[in-house]
Amino acid sequence: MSTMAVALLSTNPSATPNRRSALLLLPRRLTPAAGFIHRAAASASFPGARRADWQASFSILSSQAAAAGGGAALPGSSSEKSTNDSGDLSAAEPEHGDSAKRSVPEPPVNGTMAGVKSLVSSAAAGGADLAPIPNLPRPLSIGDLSPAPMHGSRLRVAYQGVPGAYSEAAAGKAYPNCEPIPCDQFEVAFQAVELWIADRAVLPVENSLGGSIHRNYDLLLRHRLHIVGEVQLPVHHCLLALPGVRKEYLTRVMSHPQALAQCELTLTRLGLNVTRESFDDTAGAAEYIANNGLRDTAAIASARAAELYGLQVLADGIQDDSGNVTRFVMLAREPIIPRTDRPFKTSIVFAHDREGTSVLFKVLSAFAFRDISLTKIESRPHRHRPIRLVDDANVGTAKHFEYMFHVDFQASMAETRAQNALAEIQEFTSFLRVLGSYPMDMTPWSTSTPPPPPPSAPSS
Ligand SMILES: O=C(O)C(=O)C[C@]1(C(=O)O)C=C[C@@H](O)C=C1
Repeated sequence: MSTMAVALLSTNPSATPNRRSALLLLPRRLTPAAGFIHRAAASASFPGARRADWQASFSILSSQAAAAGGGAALPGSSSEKSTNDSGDLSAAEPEHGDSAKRSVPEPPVNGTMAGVKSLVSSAAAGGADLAPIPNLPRPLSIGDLSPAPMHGSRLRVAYQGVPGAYSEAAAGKAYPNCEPIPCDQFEVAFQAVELWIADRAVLPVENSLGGSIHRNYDLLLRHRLHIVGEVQLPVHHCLLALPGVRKEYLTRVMSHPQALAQCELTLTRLGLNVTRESFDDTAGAAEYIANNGLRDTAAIASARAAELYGLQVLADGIQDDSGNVTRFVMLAREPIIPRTDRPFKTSIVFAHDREGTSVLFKVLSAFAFRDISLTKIESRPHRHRPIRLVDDANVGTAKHFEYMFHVDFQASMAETRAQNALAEIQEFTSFLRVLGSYPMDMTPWSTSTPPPPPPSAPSS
């Protein structure tokens, strides 16, 4: 793969006007990140004891991580171009440009430098008289070759939101027993993995009622993480308010915009005369209502959020469709090796710059001719070339929008038919990147939200 250009991204904190007290514990032994993680401030106004439990053990990474400069490759940057020029696909190829990876201290020989030093000083003192040399270094063993864990043995999984968010439950479904790491924005979750603060990220990409979460499609392209899996989470919403509040008192409902969209019809059917207000995540809205004692406001969030923040459930199962499901992708710094012994999906993104040659039709045909089913197609504006002007002397100037096309197809990159399809597609696209080839979520269908991962041990 070509050398990756690393660009700094800055995140505007004002983009999250609703996020209060972002509240953070320092992950143990992660000094490089210390500059953008803050210690949690206990909220005296919190109604339930459970909050203290998770406050002691969870941290939320804030958008200030962005200001510290996470590495990200921008589409259209020199790295993307050289990838195109060389026709290099990123599938199943290890990442080489992870600067954070380089900053991980190398394990000293023998676990300590002392053995090496004593050997050197003994030789310098002319100690060639066969006297036993104390502290001889022992030979390297296989265990010395794997880097020391940066933290406890649990996989650290970044998600967007606060405890009680659906994304936390998705992290637990994707990686049972993981240590969930709350982040205040999607961008921060990407950077947490890039900076080795987290091992994986689990982020929503689409919902059966609300549609695609476009921000994450754009971030997948800006960053260099690989999709290594997917999980589908049934989303079961509740209407939550402070104890004693009745539906008739409500003037406002707050939640994540996706959750508001997923409950739109039911809110009307319940006869609520309320304004809708967006919040960064569902559980954050519940926390805000609890912390501020808002008796005229309800949140749309999970039953677990009600428990965590001491709210009552005014209505249960208020999503407009009982089969409401959100699909999340699992992201890692390295791709997984694609296999053929179980159903795999592959996600690609491409762009083309030719006019009038039915490129999109040709791309889709490359899959159809090989009997490869597409499971998703999404177009996003091409941020570096949003509009193409076509002058016609007789009728004026046509302004065509330019797009990046995201396609998921049902095959593994280990299959020849998938490799051939991509080789063909490469011939008529100007840009092509494999975001990941990964096992499909084949878990049995259920309509209830699974429990979140177990709480992490309190940080020392
Ligand atoms: O706000 C949350 O609880 C989330 O996890 C985010 C999110 C989303 O982004 O779509 C996840 C699942 C639900 O579809 C609603 C909201």
